[in-house]
Amino acid sequence: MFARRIVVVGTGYVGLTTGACLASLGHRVVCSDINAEKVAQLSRGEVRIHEPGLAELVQEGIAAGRLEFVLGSAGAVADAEVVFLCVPTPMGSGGGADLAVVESVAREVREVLPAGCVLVTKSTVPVGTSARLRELVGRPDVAVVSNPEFLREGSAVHDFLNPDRIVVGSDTQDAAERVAALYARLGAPTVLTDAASAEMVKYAANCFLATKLSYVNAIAELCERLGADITDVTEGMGYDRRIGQAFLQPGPGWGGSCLPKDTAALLQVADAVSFDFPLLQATISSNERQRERMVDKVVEACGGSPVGVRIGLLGLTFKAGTDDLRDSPALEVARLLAARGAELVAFDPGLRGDEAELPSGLTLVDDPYQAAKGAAALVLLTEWQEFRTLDWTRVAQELDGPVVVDTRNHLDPDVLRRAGLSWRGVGRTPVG
Ligand SMILES: NC(=O)c1ccc[n+]([C@@H]2O[C@H](COP(=O)([O-])OP(=O)(O)OC[C@H]3O[C@@H](n4cnc5c(N)ncnc54)[C@H](O)[C@@H]3O)[C@@H](O)[C@H]2O)c1
Ligand SMILES: O=c1ccn([C@@H]2O[C@H](COP(=O)(O)OP(=O)(O)O[C@H]3O[C@H](CO)[C@@H](O)[C@H](O)[C@H]3O)[C@@H](O)[C@H]2O)c(=O)[nH]1
Repeated sequence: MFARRIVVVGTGYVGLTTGACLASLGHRVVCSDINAEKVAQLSRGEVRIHEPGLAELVQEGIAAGRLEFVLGSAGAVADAEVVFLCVPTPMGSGGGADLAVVESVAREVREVLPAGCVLVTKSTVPVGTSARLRELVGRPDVAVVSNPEFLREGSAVHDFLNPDRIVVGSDTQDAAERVAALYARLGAPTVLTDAASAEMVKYAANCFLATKLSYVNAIAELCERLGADITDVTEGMGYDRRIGQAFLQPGPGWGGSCLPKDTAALLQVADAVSFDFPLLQATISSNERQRERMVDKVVEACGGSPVGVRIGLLGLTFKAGTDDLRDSPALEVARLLAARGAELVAFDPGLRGDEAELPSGLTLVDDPYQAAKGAAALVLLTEWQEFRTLDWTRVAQELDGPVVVDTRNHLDPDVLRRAGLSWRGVGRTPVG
């Protein structure tokens, strides 16, 4: 496999990981972005997102002369063999994927793409987008390929370099094979298909994961009502290889930059072809209910009313191991509590304190004990490993009430009980 001249458009979680990892596989990569400050930082090897191993790969790529960062895409693509679009496709009004950025980049580069170049959508885009881009680009000498990305935030580099599979779809077989060849060294199973099917794989996978989680959260609620223990139930389910242990952890609802927008987008796509999809609709509405259910648990722990009550929060990001607050269930629970009049004090080890998205009525503090100080209840919302090993006797001394609501079943109830605290989890019998 010869090194390819690759351009990656967009240097977010997906684009930067893609660029740095492809450079580490030996390709020559130029990453472009419209954010001048980001381009300047990345050119100096400074990575501002929390992704293990990413800064090192970026610095190695720059030092080896295989990775560079530029402002704007038109200049970058002039001698590209493959151009990856890794730009945002956020939820638009009405729930569908907003393709404005994808299309604007396609317009920006269409006249300068060299003949024989392949334009690849790595952004998550609805079925039909490749066909639409082919028309928009209007160049018979430029192929369009769908190559959805499946990495998770917090383990982006690991996931990219150790993928469960590579999916490449195009109505131009030769172009699909050229894109698949870029990943040859990874030795992953590769699904070569048409563009529509590749686009569909991404939504089908994310919506399946979301449905699995909504199902588990519903079973957890049922366990609570029937006196069963969700931890034992999911362990018993997960040994069945057809089910598997992954994605069986109940929580405050699923969130993040992908599952919420992708479930909404598939629902909209289904609607557009008059396909009634009550299963996916229920997956989404159960998730909204799950967040409200967590709020009810917290309110109960505070004695029935949160008005003017100080509540400590542990974790705000949408899961542990990331600094991303996009569509975070923790943040939504915080917003709902603030709207009901609670005074919130939160600690999250992944946040720097300059985040714009924090709800009003919430104060971010520098350590977990400050979050507990004077609070009527403490609520764990994100499963950061370090929360397990807090000095729970000290936490109990700081708190003004005895209850810890653990929305992730992350803590050891016996440790809390020994510290004189009461533990309230999800789908499990309360302790203390
Ligand atoms: N975050 C994930 O875990 C993940 C995983 C798989 C797929 N995806 C999909 O990948 C796509 C990108 O997601 P992300 O999380 O990396 O987004 P992001 O918001 O982290 O990054 C997007 C980047 O694109 C840049 N950008 C915006 N407009 C641009 C333009 N016109 N030209 C050049 N650059 C531009 C932004 O400045 C930003 O750096 C989305 O479609 C998302 O659904 C995300
Ligand atoms: O057992 C579990 C697993 C996850 N979650 C929650 O589910 C959400 C999503 O988690 P995860 O899938 O790990 O996060 P992402 O990094 O958003 O990754 C998802 O979305 C990406 C963007 O499309 C895809 O590439 C990944 O394959 C897909 O897992 C988070 O709120 C998690 O806390 C649970 O509550 N219980």
